[in-house]
Amino acid sequence: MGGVTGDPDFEKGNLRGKIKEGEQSEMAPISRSSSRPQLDLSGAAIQGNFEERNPTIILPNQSDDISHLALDIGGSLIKLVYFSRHEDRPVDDKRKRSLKQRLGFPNVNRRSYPILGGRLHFVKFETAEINECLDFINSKQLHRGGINPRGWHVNSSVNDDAIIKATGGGAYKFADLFKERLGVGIEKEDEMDCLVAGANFLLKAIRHEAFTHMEGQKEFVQIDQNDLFPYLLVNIGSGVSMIKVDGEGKFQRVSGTNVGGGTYWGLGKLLTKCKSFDELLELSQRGDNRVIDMLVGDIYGGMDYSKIGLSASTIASSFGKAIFGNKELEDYSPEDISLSLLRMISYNIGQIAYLNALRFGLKRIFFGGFFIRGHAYTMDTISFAVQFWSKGEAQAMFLRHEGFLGALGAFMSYEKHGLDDLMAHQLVERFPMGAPYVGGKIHGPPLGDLSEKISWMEKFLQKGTEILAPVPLAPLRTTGLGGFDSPSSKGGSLRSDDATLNVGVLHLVPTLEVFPLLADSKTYEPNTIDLSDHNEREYWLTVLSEHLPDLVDKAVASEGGTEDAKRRGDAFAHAFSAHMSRLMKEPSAYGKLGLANLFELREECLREFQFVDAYRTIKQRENEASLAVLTDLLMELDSMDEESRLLTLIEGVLAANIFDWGSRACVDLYHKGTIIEIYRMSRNKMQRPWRVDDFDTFKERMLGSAEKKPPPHRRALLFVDNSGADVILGMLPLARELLRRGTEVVLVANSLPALNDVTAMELPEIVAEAAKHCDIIRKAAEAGGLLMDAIVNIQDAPKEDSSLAPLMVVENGCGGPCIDFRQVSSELADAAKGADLIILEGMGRALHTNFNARFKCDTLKLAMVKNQRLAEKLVNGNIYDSVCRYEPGP
Ligand SMILES: CC(C)(COP(=O)(O)O)[C@@H](O)C(=O)NCCC(=O)O
Ligand SMILES: [Mn+2]
Repeated sequence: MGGVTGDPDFEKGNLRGKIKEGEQSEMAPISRSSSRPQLDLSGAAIQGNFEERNPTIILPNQSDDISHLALDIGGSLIKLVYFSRHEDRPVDDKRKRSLKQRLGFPNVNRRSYPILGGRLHFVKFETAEINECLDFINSKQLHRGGINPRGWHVNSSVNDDAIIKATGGGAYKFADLFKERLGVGIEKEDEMDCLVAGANFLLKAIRHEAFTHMEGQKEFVQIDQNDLFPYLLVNIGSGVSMIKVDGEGKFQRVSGTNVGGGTYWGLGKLLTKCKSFDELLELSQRGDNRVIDMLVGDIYGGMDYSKIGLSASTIASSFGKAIFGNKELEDYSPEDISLSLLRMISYNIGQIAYLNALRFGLKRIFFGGFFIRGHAYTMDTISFAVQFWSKGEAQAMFLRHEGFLGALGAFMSYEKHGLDDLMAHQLVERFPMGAPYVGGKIHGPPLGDLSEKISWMEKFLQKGTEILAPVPLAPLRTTGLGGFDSPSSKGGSLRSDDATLNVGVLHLVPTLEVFPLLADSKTYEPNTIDLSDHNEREYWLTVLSEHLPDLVDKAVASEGGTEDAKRRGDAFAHAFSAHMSRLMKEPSAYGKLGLANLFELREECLREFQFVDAYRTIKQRENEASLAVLTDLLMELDSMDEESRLLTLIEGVLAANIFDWGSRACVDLYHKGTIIEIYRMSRNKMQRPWRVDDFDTFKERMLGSAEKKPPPHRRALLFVDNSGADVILGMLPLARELLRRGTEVVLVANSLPALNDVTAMELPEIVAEAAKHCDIIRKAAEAGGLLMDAIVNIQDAPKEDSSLAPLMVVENGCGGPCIDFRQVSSELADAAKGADLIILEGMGRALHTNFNARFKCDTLKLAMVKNQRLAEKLVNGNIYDSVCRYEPGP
């Protein structure tokens, strides 16, 4: 990343942030037990230009994709779970270490083990096509990153005694085939053990895993990890097992029934001549069970039997109507038969499950197994039965990854893979690149490197209609065409196995934590707008869709506009459109959906196609223009009295928040003037009262009254937003004011680029440049270890004037324009511990998310509303209105 000025001295000054030759050891993570994969630093070299700020380090002897694999080989499907580690992001270790010392956390390497970061992938194949599965494993060399009984091996050759864990009948049936084709043995794991281990893992490690399903509505349930056991796990396969789970590895099969999925499929096949389970399920979509089932109303002349609480529409006897008249099988439609059968079996299972929960006093019942397959109607029927028999006391719950319980359990059964660590951390579900296209006739996302991904998108374009998952209406032919409308997919509310098993990739982000200053992390909901509302979802997806052409242009230009970049740009546009298309129809396809997730998805998709920073040039240009006028602004501020200065500073933040390349209206505005002209215009329009205006209360806390001067805040966390004027002319002068009053300031910025947001990596350069124009900033930045001279010998450095409040920078752990305070970087969590003031800036962080969030300390939310609809809905106002919301801590 280049400097902001082009000034050679300045550029030189920043060489200190680099990872230099001979410093490789700094990249080494904490020492790990030998049971974990080791980072092999031998032969490490820097790739490319030594002048780059954070060049990539190549570790030639390090297996690039340490992964391992477990399988559940069932009668119809093979489910495969594998783990791949993240590519390590270069870490500015020196700055981080100095920061931690300043924040008072001497154990500098705590939680910084990048190698443990990785992803859990979920893939399925049809058992009949087992060769495809073997090819997939082979192409990804998944069997080579496995372990042998003595621990990890990451060699390129396969050991004789290498094994992979598998469960399900096929683990026995296909063991020889695996040995023959891949040279690995299969270690069989008990199916029931795996099922329970898989369910426990999911319920503990993933936030939006369990959900209820009533009358077509899916609602996620927050499970308290400490209050999970005991529960009833009902696995509906061919037969049904009911398992009372009391803890890790502690369970008992308490009941079951021989009337299960096999019964539905077997009887259904005989009665309807259907060829497949999915076909049978699909038939039920269009059926009417009243034709065959005997209802209470049939017996009571159309009346309810209210005395015992039965409505006329209750099924009195499944298939009971067939007794009457002289209809033959052919006289009934396969659709009606299928539905009657489905209801008969689902009700029966729901009832037995509830009775068993009652018998053992279990509060929670989770249903899983191949019978359910995310089929909305099946889930509704089971839920209805549980609700009916429990008189509303109990609720049926389902698991998003239920198709992978066994495979996950087998995966968990590896002893020496450090999964205990994995469990201790958060798994964050992300949107897998292949997600919208996986399913139907194309199996699994065989997507590894970039070219694979691109050709997958291109293949999709050619074969578009053969893919059964929802896809954009019009095939996108040119770069950046938007659109997310869905064509007819596989019919109504039916979501078969194909869709359900098509779940997200779970990203393990070991450094993410709950923000300690959240008033109540259990009830915290980051998103302000509810995207489960159809209209809201349609509106925001349309907005994002309309942004797409412009974004693709920027992204392609940021990569030099090459042919390769254009190809990647096209692939990005298709992938993102397809995700939007799927989410329009199925909002909870990847877990609970909020606006923050949509914006983040867009950034994730860009990164998938290796667009590192689409707004790089724009950011640099705006930084330069803003730095050029910073001195004037600071002089103007310094000529004011305290009170007008504070007001001008807050006005300045609100006015400069107009520089937002994510807002359609603002981008249109930028064609009408220069950065400085727009900034001036925006500042001149800042008349109070603002739409939300708590300035007076904030001022009182800051300045007090003539009689009483309040103490300054100890430490302020300033969540900065956009590059250029926003951070340089808005937030930095506000930070300076706090510093000058003796408050420590931590600038909190994104870990990864998102739109034109400034990142934590870019901030030290900006601060260094600002420090040239301002002594307060310079001294504070030195004290905070932001200027390199101050970092070099931090331990030996003479103690500086202790009254001088430091200015620091931390990354927030995010790669989108919003912030979810349940997942922040450990650095930020550490910094938060001493903070008593939070300033959230910008629409993404203060309005779309966290507008209603409450914190344990004083909080100031500052943003300009740059969207008319949001302004109307949220603050009953208009576009370009300002929000200054101050909430004193308890
Ligand atoms: C992406 C954003 C949240 C960024 O806003 P910021 O946080 O920079 O103030 C915002 O630009 C936005 O909501 N844009 C979409 C709406 C629109 O184009 O009007
Ligand atoms: Mn922004």
